[in-house]
Order: sequence, then structure tokens, then C-alpha cells
Amino acid sequence: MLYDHVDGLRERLAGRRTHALAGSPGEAAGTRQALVEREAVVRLYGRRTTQLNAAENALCFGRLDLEEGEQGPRYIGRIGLHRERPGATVDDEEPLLIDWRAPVARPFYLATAMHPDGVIRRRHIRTVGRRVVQLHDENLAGGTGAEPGSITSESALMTALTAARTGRMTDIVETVQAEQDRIIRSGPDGILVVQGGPGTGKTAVALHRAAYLLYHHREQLERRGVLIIGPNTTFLRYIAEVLPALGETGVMLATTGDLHPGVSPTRTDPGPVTALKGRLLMAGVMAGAVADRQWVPQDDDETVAVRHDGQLLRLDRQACLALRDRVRAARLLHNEARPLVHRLVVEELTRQWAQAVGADPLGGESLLGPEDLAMLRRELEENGDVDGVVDWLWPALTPTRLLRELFASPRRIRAACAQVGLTQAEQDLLEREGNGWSEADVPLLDEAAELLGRDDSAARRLAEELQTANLEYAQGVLDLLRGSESGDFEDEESEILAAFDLVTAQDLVERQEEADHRTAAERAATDRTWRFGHIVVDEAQELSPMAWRMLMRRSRSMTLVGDVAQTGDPAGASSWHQALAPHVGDRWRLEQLTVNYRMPAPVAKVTAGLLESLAPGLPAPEPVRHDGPTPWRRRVAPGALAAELAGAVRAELATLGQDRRLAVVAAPGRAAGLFAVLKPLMTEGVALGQDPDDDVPARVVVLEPRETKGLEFDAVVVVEPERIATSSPRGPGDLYVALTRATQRLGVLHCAQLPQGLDGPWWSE
Ligand SMILES: Nc1ncnc2c1ncn2[C@@H]1O[C@H](COP(=O)(O)OP(=O)(O)OP(=O)(O)O)[C@@H](O)[C@H]1O
Repeated sequence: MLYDHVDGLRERLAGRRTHALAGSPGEAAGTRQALVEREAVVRLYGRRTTQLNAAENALCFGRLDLEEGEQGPRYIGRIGLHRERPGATVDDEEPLLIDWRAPVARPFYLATAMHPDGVIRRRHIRTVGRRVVQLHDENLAGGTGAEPGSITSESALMTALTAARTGRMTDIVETVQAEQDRIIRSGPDGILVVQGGPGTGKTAVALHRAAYLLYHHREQLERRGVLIIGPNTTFLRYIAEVLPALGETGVMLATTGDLHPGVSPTRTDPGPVTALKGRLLMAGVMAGAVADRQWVPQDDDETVAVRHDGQLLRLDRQACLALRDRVRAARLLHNEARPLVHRLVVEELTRQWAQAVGADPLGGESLLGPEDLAMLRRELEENGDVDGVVDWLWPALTPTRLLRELFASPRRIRAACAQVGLTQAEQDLLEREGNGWSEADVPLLDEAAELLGRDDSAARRLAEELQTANLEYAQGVLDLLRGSESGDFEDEESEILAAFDLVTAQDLVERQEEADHRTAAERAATDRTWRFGHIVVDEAQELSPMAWRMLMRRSRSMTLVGDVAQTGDPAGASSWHQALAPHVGDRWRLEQLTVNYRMPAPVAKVTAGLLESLAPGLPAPEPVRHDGPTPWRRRVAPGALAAELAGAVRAELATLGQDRRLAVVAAPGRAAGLFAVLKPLMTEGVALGQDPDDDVPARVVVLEPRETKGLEFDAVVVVEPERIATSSPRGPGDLYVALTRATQRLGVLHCAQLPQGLDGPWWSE
């Protein structure tokens, strides 16, 4: 019945869309307003159809039977559906399916036998396509007993947790747990931090929270947009299908490296450089770099000069210093101060000129009156040399130019750091050759953009050029139509009105301008200053202080999820207080997730040992699955590692069975070598890859620890953990990440001793 209802809705929407596209006849038809309205209506129908399509799988997954006296039963699903009754108001419409995010759906996630909340039975409905294949009932009212063969929602959860991993994250809407539900439904205001160990569902919760907030605050959030920040593009691909499956599109997914429109990081900085660029004092370095570009002559002999009407007018060091002080006192952003610089230069030159030509040879008052001076000023304003002087003293700067020229010059670096107190060795780290930007440069570019402000003159010029180009293009289109007319029509048909009889090029351009119907996310992607309605940051522990500074400009409504024990970035945080205090003091709230949904208990035990040495006192999440295979470890001679690895992977695949995926994780720099070792597997029909980003994820992937961040696999084989732990100052955190990716099986191959915390009785040999 529900699917029939959806089909009917889809059909009606398609009909209305076609009707809207055809346009309504009448006086207003063809006006700009009618076009805009039509576009809006068509987009609305399109969005609604997308939502209906997204809900096709597992449209309805739950049912609540309520105590007598309550209405019921309630069916819970991915979207809300109502039976429309002619003449009924929205409130009277009969609910057929309740959106999982609606308040009345909440008992589906929260009701327990202890606190049934009016629910006597909770039913999980499993469907394949449009067919119901399984029902799981939980009787929450005492005495009724479960129906034979029924299982509890714990079983529905277990089914989800033990399913084969596909390489893409799926939603958890059918089995959200109480502690997760509370976070998902918490209000949007302020900054919410969700701390939880590996596999506690932080990513899942963050994405469902985004869907929940969009549902309850749709108008505001669709206007301002929701931004989801992840640690790398691999991770973003991994999570990309969750929100569309929940019917929510139009959310912007990005890394912090994507936040400066026009810049795509391609460069990898060494760890110490990343760490330095992430420090808050870089804000001072950027301010110093801008100040350094507000130039004055270095000694008293040096001047800048303007030739005017045969006279050479000069600004010496003292004049330039005075001018710079006056401009700085106005506290304008660098580029926005340029008109003031221009005005003051003209003022000074006018003064000098008046002195030169208007001086009374007899020593009396100037011979020039106010009108002469005004004329002089106007002449100087139009003198191109003055523009040159302004460019010299106070150049128009883009953030990229400022940084490129800064990093290319030891002198500029020294000047920029003068007030900040970086050692010479640290200053040397900033120097670099070649082009290209790194992720750590992006917050610096953002900082620079804040200090520089806009240079409106260039933007205005560009807008004018664009307008002229558009007009020319539109005129060209009309000319083309006119040109193709004569041969095509017979005499009597040439009476027919053509487009060029009805519209001018200007009309066409205006119509194009109105046709910008991009979503907030699309517009935000091209606007550095866009303020989002809400920002979700996943793996938030990885952000540097400078990256936090950049993000805080984009919104103060945030959900930050992460685990300070998993920090891998050299500039990342070791505590939430350390990360947030410089930006928002203690104005943030903390929620914790405590249940480990990913790893079975035997794997969790191994990783808990490492956690204790990594972050003493941080509790290890409690695994929800108590059984599972015991992790294995095998110590091998260095020469035998390659052969042992190939054998171990073969054995793991055989144990796992078809459709299950495995990751081999090794220290940075070793993945390529191990990939070569495993290549023969390909001749055995095993898809092998080095990129979890592949369109069709390979069955076996060889990765470095940081590439596995946020991902999970049915089985994981970690090669030489000691080498991972010692590969960088954040090595132990990287090892912890690698070991916590397995949903079923974990194995370790090692030549050296196991690192501290990992050596224990929990392994099978
Ligand atoms: N309530 C739930 N129902 C079903 N599956 C769940 C639930 N909560 C979490 N999971 C599953 O547990 C796994 C781990 O979740 P997720 O990746 O969100 O954890 P995480 O805390 O972000 O982990 P990490 O910090 O290691 O990246 C995923 O497969 C997720 O789908």
C-alpha cells in the first residue's frame, strides 16, 4: 500500500512538473517573475521526486503498537507519507508513514521494557526490494512474550553489524541506539562535541544529525546550507551515499583544503612544516606579511616620484611614513584602504605642486586660490603615474599572491615574523620552492583574505567585463537567429514573430541572471565568506588551530565528532579543550559515545591495551558483540615477510568468504612494496587495489594507516606495527587507527617486537 502510494505521488509530481514546464498562458507568462516562479516550482517537484526515489529501499522499516487508547499502529520509515483527503487541512490528513525524524517516531529508538513509553510492541520490518522478508518483534509490555521465532532489535542491530562491508558507508536509520538518538536530536545551537572511541558510530551519528537538523530546521538550513568536513577525499567518498539515502541532497562535503575557492591543494608539506603552519601564531605571521607590503622608502635618499605637467613630484621617506601612519590609523583592511592611499597621495602631491607653482616670489601667500587647487587635484587624480605610486606603496594583493611571494623570499619571511618570535630554523621551514598549495596553506590563505579584504575595483571591472561579454554573446545569438531566418521561411510564414522581434540582448542577459538557482551548498562552494547554517566536522581531532580559526568564521552552529586518541595530523589536537579554548573558550558542550559497534570483543581487547598506553584514562568503548575470532599474530624472519603476507592474505580471504573485504596496513612508504608482493593474487581472481577511492572498491587494498582513517573492513592485516608506531611523533595514534578498522578479523605480521601496550595474552599465535 505504501509503495502504491509512493508510485501515485511520483506520477502526480511528474504530471505537475510537466505542466509547470509548459508554463501557464496569460499576461504574466514569459515575464521574468513568471520564469523565476516556474523554475522554483520545477525544482521543488524535482527535489520531492528525489526524496521519494531515495526512500525506495527500506521505505518502511518499523512499526509501533501502542497501548489501548492510543492511536496506532504507527509505521516508521525513511520519509513521512499522508493520505490527502479532499478539503482536509494538513493536521487532519491521515498519517500513513512517519518520518524517522518526527518526534512521534522517537519511541521506536528509545522504548525499552523498563521504559516502554506507551509502546507494547516494536516491530522491525526487513524488506528486499518491495518484498517483506523478515519481521522481528519485541514485546515491551510485560507478560505478552515474544512471538515464536521473533528476535529483538538487538538482533536487527547484530544483522547490520555483521553484514559484509561494501566499501561505502550505509545509514543506520533502522537501528539507531538510545545514546546516539540523544545526540542526533540535540538542538542545533552552539558547538556540540561528540567524543567517542573507534567504531562508536560518531560518523553515523554526525550524518544522521545533519539529516535530522535539515528536517526540523529546513527553511533556515537550506538557505544557509550545511557543510560536512572530513579528513580526506577518500573518507568523503566513503560517506557520500549516506545523506542521499536519507533523502537529503544539497549538503556540501569538503575537506578543510577545499575551503578557499580556486585553490586545490596538490602539495604535501613535511610533518614539521604542517605542524608550524597549523599554529595560531601564524595569524601574526600573516598580519606581519601584510604590514610588510605597506611599503616606505628604506632611507632618506630614496623617493617615489610622479611626473606631472613637466614637474617631478616626489614623496620621500618622511612623507611616506606619515601617509602610512594615517592610513593604518583608519583601521581599514589592506585592499579596502587603497582608495584612501590614493586620496592622500594626491593630497600630498597637490600640496607640493601648489608650493612649486603657486609660491609668491615675494614671499606672500600662495598665488593659487581654492579653485586652482581643486583643478590641480582633479588633474592629479587622473594621472596614471599616481596609480603606479599607489601600487608601489600599497599594492592590491590577493591571498595567493601574498603567500606565494612570502614563501619565496627569506627577507619577506623575516619581516613577517619580526613581531612573532619564530626561531631562524622555524622561519626556514616556511621557505619553499615551486608552486602549488598544501592543505595547511588553506587556513593561511583564509587568514590573508580576512586581512586583505576585497579589492573591489578589480571585481567591479570583472563584473562590467562579464556584463559586456554576456551582452555581446546574447546579441550574437539573436543575430544568428536573424541570419538563419530568410532562407527558412516561405513568404506568408515570414509574418511569424521570431525571438529577435520580441526580446533584446539585454532581456536575454537578464533572464540568464535570474536563472541562478544553485543550492546554498553550490553557491557556498564558490564564496569564501559564506556563513553556513550548520557545520559538521568529522575526525575533528585532526584540525589544526589555524583550521579551527578558519572554520569558526563560517558558522557558530557546529557538531564536532572525533577521538583525541586517534589524532594523526602533526598539527592536530590532543584534547578538546586545547582545540576549542582559543576560539570559543568553554562555550561548547560535550557528549560521549561509549559503545563500540564495529569490533567484536576479542579485537577490542587488543586495541584497549594500546589505548591505555596512548591516552591513559580515556575509557575504551564497550564492544556490543561479545563473540568473534581471536586476533592472530605471527612473528616472522625479515626475509620471510613477503611470502608470509601473501599466505596470510590468502588464508584470510578463504576464511572470510566471498564479498568480504580485507585491508593490509603498513607503515608509510611500504604500501607500494607490499602491493607488488601481493600482485600474484590478481591472477587468482582477487581484485587488488591501492586506492580505497576506486569506483568499485577492490576486495583487498594495501594502505598506509592514515588512509584508513574513518573506514572499516571485514578483516585487517597489520604489517610490522612497531614500524608504524615509530614512523612519526603521531605514530602510536596511527597504529591505533589501523588496528581498529576490523569488523570481523584482525591479524598482525611482525619481525620486530610488538610495541608497548600491544604485547599481551589476547593473541592466538
Ligand atoms: N546504531 C547502529 N546501528 C547499526 N550500525 C551501527 C550503529 N552505530 C554504528 N554502527 C556501525 O558501526 C560502524 C562504526 O561506525 P562509525 O564509522 O560511525 O564509527 P566512528 O565512531 O566514526 O569510528 P572511527 O572513529 O573509527 O572512525 C559502522 O559500520 C556503522 O554503520
